[in-house]
Amino acid sequence: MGNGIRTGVLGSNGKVGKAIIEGVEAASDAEFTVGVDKGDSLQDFVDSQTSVVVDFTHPDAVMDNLKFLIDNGIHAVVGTTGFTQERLDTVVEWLGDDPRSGVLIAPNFAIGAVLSMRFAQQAARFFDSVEVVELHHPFKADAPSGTAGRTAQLIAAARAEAGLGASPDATSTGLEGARGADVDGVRVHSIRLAGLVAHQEVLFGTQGETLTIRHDSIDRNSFVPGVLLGVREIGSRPGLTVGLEHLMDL
Ligand SMILES: NC(=O)C1=CN([C@@H]2O[C@H](COP(=O)(O)OP(=O)(O)OC[C@H]3O[C@@H](n4cnc5c(N)ncnc54)[C@H](OP(=O)(O)O)[C@@H]3O)[C@@H](O)[C@H]2O)C=CC1
Ligand SMILES: O=C(O)C1=N[C@H](C(=O)O)C[C@H](O)C1
Repeated sequence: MGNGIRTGVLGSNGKVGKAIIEGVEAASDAEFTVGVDKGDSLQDFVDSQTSVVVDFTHPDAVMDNLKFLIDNGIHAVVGTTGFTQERLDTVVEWLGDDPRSGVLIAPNFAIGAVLSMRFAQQAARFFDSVEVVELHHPFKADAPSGTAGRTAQLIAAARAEAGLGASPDATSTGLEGARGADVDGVRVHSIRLAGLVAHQEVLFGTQGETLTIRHDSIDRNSFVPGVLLGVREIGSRPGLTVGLEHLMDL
């Protein structure tokens, strides 16, 4: 057994899971133990003395995975989407008052995406209007993306704190869906297009000017540095951490 952080991957045959395995194998301070995909046994993580498991599976699967990892005192770095407040509360309940595991759940592990969310949060109070457009590959399980949902929540909270009302919008008729989804009062539009990976634009507008904050993941290896940061840090952060920004001193 080597000296690196013993790291396993859930969703190991998936698009992101494969990139994470490559990243862990290339890291000098981490050691890949085992990959588990649909139909495989989670017990493999216990048998291989895995310390941290990275989960990129599916919103329908991730809660059962987390329950197993927490019950077995294994740390978790989770990129899988679908985390409502109710789900986060359940994870906190499972962790208990004296948690043995650290769990990091982040809607986006790309460093630029985390920064763009923070920039959008900072800009929000200066603009009358805001809309979020997220653009992804057509095999994505969910819409809107976890990143877009979180971005909209952060913007909505910043606008409320600044005393801003709703973005101006005189639309009264039209096809259902034409104005996108409403996330805490912020319109979010989801594009699914062959050839894309993961992209997001936040569009702000006010008198005589607009501001667009855009992030592009052009390769799934963009998620690797953030995941490795999580793998390195999560062992010293028992309990639940939501968002990579907490590990980036933002
Ligand atoms: N936070 C972030 O930075 C990012 C998050 N994501 C999120 O990660 C998730 C996965 O994305 P992606 O890799 O593109 O998806 P994929 O469908 O390519 O990969 C998911 C893999 O997980 C497998 N799987 C499904 N259920 C289980 C289970 N119970 N146990 C083990 N493995 C399982 C799937 O198997 P099968 O195909 O047979 O169902 C598949 O091999 C999504 O929720 C996505 O939104 C993606 C990119 C970045
Ligand atoms: O499914 C994806 O691909 C991605 N999912 C995450 C999300 O829903 O925000 C992160 C990134 O956008 C890629």
